[in-house]
Amino acid sequence: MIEVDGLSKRYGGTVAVDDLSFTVRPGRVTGFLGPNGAGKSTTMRMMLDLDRPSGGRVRIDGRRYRDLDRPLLRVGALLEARSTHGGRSARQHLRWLARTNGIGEARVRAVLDQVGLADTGHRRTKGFSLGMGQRLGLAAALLGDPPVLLLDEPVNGLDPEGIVWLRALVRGLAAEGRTVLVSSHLMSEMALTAEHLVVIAHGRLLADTTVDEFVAEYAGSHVRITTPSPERLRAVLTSAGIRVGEGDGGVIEAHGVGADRVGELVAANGVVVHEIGARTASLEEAFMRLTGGERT
Ligand SMILES: Nc1ncnc2c1ncn2[C@@H]1O[C@H](COP(=O)(O)OP(=O)(O)OP(=O)(O)O)[C@@H](O)[C@H]1O
Repeated sequence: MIEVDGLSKRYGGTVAVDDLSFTVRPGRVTGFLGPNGAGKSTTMRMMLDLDRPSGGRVRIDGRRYRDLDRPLLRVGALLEARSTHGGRSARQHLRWLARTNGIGEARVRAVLDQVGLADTGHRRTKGFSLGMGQRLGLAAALLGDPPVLLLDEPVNGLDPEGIVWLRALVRGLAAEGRTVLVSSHLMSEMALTAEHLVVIAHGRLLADTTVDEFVAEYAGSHVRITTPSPERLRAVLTSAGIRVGEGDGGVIEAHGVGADRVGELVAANGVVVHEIGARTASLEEAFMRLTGGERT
C-alpha cells in the first residue's frame, strides 16, 4: 500500500504538487492520470525519495522509502529517465543490480524471460530501441519480486503488441496481490488496464475513484435516437421530464435516461424512430470534462 498525505512540491515559483493525498491499494491496478506537467512524475519521484517534498509525506507499506530495508525487494520502479550503462548488456546490468542488492542469479534469468528479453539479454543496451529499454526497465523493477510497483508511463515506446503484453503483465502483477501504480496520459489505455484511478491536474487531486464511477460521474451516458420527426420526439421526451440535446447529424440525445424508457415512450406516443442506441462516454471524454478540456 502507498499512502500519500498532504504531499507538496515547489520548484522556485512553480507549484508542481499541491497538497496531494490519496492511497494506492494492493490487488488492483491504479492508474495515475493527468495532463502533461500535472505533477505525476514529481509525485512518483517523491515516493522513491528522489525528490524532497516541500510538505507532506509518503508511506510505503507503512514506512518511508529511505527506511526500507533492501528497498529493491520492497518497491520496484520504472521511471521515465533511462539509467543503464550503454556499454553493458541487459543481463550484465541486471546481474550488477542483483548482486548489489543481494538478489540471486536465478531472478535475472526469470525477469529477462518475463519481459521478453531472454534472447537479447546478451546484447549491449546501447543498441536497444525505446521499447526494449522499457522492457529492461521493467525487468529491473521486477528483479526484487517487490510487492509494490511504480511505473511511470510504461507504454512509452512499446509497439501495439508490446502494449497488449504490458497490459496483461501489469494486471497479472496486481492479481497476485501487489500494489501497482501506473502513470499515463493515455486515457484509452488506462480504461483497459486500470480498475482504479487517481486523476490530478496542476498538482491537485481531481478524482480518486474506480474507472466505472469516473466515467459515470464525469462523462454521463445518454441515449441517441434517429427519427424523421425530431420536433415531435423532442416534445414527447421533454414532457416526460427528460433533458434533450442534439448530437451530430441531427441525432437527438436523451440524457439521464435508459434506452428502455426511451423505447417505451416513443412506442406509447407513436413516434417513428429509425435507431435507438445507448452510448457510454469514454474515459477520454470524462477526463476532458473533468480537466476542463486540457489536452494530455
Ligand atoms: N526539476 C524541476 N525543476 C523545476 N520544475 C520542475 C522540475 N520537475 C518538474 N518541474 C515542473 O513541475 C511540474 C510538474 O511536472 P511533472 O514532470 O511532475 O509532471 P507530469 O505530470 O509527470 O508530466 P509529464 O507527463 O509531462 O511528464 C511542471 O510544471 C514541471 O515543469
